[in-house]
Amino acid sequence: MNQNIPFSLPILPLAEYVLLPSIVTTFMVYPSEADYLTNQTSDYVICVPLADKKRNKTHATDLSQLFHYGCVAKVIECDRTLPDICVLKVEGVCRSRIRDVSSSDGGGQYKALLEHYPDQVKDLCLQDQMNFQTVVAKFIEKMKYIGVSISVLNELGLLVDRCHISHVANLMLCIMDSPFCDKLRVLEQSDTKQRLTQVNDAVNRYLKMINVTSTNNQNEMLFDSIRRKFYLLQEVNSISYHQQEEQNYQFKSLGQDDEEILDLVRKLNQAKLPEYAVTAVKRDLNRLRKLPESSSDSAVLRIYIEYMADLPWQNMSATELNISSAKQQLDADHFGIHHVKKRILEYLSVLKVKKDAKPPIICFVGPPGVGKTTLGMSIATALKRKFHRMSLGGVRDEAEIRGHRRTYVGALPGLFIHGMRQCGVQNPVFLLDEIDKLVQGTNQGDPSAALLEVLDPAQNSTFTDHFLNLPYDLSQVLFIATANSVDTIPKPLLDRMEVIQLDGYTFNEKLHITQTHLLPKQIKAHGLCFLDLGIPDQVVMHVAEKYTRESGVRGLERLMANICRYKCCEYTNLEEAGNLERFKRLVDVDDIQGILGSEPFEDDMVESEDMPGVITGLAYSGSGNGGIMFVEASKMPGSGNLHLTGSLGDVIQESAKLALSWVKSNAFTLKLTSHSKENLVQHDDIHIHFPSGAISKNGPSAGVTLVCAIVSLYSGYHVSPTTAMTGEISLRGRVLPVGGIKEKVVSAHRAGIRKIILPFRNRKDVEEDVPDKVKNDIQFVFAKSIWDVLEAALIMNTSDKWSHRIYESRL
Ligand SMILES: Nc1ncnc2c1ncn2[C@@H]1O[C@H](COP(=O)(O)OP(=O)(O)OP(=O)(O)O)[C@@H](O)[C@H]1O
Repeated sequence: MNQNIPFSLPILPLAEYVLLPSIVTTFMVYPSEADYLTNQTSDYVICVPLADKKRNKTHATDLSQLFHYGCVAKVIECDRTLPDICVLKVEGVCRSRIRDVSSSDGGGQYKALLEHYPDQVKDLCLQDQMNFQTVVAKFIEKMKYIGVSISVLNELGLLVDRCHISHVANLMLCIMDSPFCDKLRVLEQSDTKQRLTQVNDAVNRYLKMINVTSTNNQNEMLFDSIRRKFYLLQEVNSISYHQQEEQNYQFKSLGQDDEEILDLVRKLNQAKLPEYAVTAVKRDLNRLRKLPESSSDSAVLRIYIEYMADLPWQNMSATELNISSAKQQLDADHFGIHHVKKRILEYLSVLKVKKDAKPPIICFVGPPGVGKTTLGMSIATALKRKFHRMSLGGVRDEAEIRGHRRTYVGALPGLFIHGMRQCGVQNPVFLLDEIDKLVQGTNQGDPSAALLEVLDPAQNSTFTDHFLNLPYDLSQVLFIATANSVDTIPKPLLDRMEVIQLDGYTFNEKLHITQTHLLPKQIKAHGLCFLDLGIPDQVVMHVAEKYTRESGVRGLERLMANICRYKCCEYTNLEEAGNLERFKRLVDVDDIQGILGSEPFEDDMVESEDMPGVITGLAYSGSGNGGIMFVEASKMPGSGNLHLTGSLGDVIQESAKLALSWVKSNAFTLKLTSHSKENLVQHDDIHIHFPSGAISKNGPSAGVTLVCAIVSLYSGYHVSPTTAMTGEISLRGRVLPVGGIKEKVVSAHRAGIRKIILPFRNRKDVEEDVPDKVKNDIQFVFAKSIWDVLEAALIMNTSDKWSHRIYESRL
């Protein structure tokens, strides 16, 4: 309501007419009256109906006839072109109660002391509003049916969506030409809900009246008058107040617009596009109006404008960040991984302290099933923001990121704009899943190059999708990426991200995760909460050890689901047979084979006997699995050739050549030859095999194992089967650090290894990552050179030890 409406206003008495707020209309008044009404300090007058409908045209108004409520009206125009009469154009503003009336000049002109009652919608519930809208829709349908102009009805439809609901109610009364007393009742009703009910009843009565009008002639006359009324209403601008409102809208509807375009215009106005987008969309909207509906261009334009209207340009999720509740959320969703949670909380704290901070994009890297995706979800929940996951695995076309230009048939925006539309807010959390699996080097552009713009905080406020062809602000989006390995993430992308490593879980961790998270989740998902089903720790451990070979817990979760399914089936069978007392609530280790079938994996176990040339190495697969790996070396008569078998990659083959070269060059020191110039393998061929030939192997970490195998083969010294080793070697005999230490050590421990030789520079990995229980059972040797490895590995008498060990110069 306009705050400046005075509380004392000149009275314009109305006979047989009730002006209601927001209605624009004209009155004929005498020039003297017009002078009085318009020569005031404000533009407002109070239009008060005369209760007995008769206004004495020649005499001053009888004060006792004034109704106790009136409508404040704003004088829009005063036309004095007609002789002896003035046309006053006014617009109803708000309902007011007349508290007192006083004569201002003693000449029949009066002023009223008022109490204003602006319309309120807040006391209306959604149901009331919907009921009213349904009645109006029914009314519009009926009007269409009797032939009222579609464009006028469309405007009425638009009003229902846009205007104050009580304004629409007033307009309905005016359109239906409701009885005088009905309008008076509405004018004095201060409760909006009651007022709506009154209008609802009036509309229903009116519709009924149209339905029962019996003879055709009567019908036609009535319908004609209704149509004329609508026409006049439009002519005298009774519906014009929505046009005033429209002036504030960015997009305007036109009379000839069909239902769909009106809908688009409405959505566009709600979207509150920025100025640069408004200009572009207006141009396209006008083109769309001119195109035939069936043309393909029209379809593309329509999709484009719909996208523009649906995209969030202003909407934001309200984010009230509370670090302690974020911590609770992370703890509730994930067991362990404390270092990851700590880093996430630091990240969130920065966001809380500096709202416009542009922290680096977090990238969770780790084997499958360790909770990378679910961590992203937890962050979104903690921030109370919308979450959108987009899988980048296999994305090979730049257009999937940046969209197609609109000239293409079937053009659509890219994943990011699509995601923004789905979220409907400007600040969602986007999880870029499997960012390491983007396909590069295709002939359809480079998707990773397109991602650079999105992930760069300096550029993403003006991200330009080809389909939109306009800059769109992605700077409020919180990006989180996940990957299984950093090796395949393009370097410039990696540079924009902060990598947080998630390792595989130990069996103990898996046990806790299963008992605290996975099992309750599966029991709930299978509706078995009422059964009090129990799966003891030893059963979970048995399943994890014998049925899974994974770093994460996804497979374990699936197996828990299998057990729940089995129990569900058992329960229903016994229930149907009436034997429920035989149902076992606790699952036993002995039941597992019956439920899950026979164990698919055999344990990696150490060899029972030791042989020269057979050494245990440690392996780590990119997916996060560790394990022990045997290296077998044998020699045969030949001419110094090296044969390698067991699905070996280039790097491991080079390691084998390096190992042989080192042994050959140090053969004399190693007491393998009697002269320093003698060729160790002059009359031999060496064959090195890595068992499990179907599994491909690669990487430099078998270097020390290969050297040990060749030395053991030629010297005849054994290496204990419970000793394992890993490490890269250099040609000078230095032992270089390798990756996957935690996984390798944990799996070696499981296989029964009790002594592990590791590169010296991997010492910190053991200290930080390996669980204490494992550390306590294993003897670690940290080697700087191959001599250290050989001394620790080969079982030999002290007297046989090499005296000419060459120490590397420190200079
Ligand atoms: N520490 C944990 N605590 C509780 N549940 C966990 C934990 N880690 C993983 N999970 C559960 O394991 C399942 C798999 O996790 P998720 O899908 O997040 O794996 P991921 O690391 O994203 O795998 P991928 O790389 O294959 O996408 C989820 O149900 C998740 O809740």
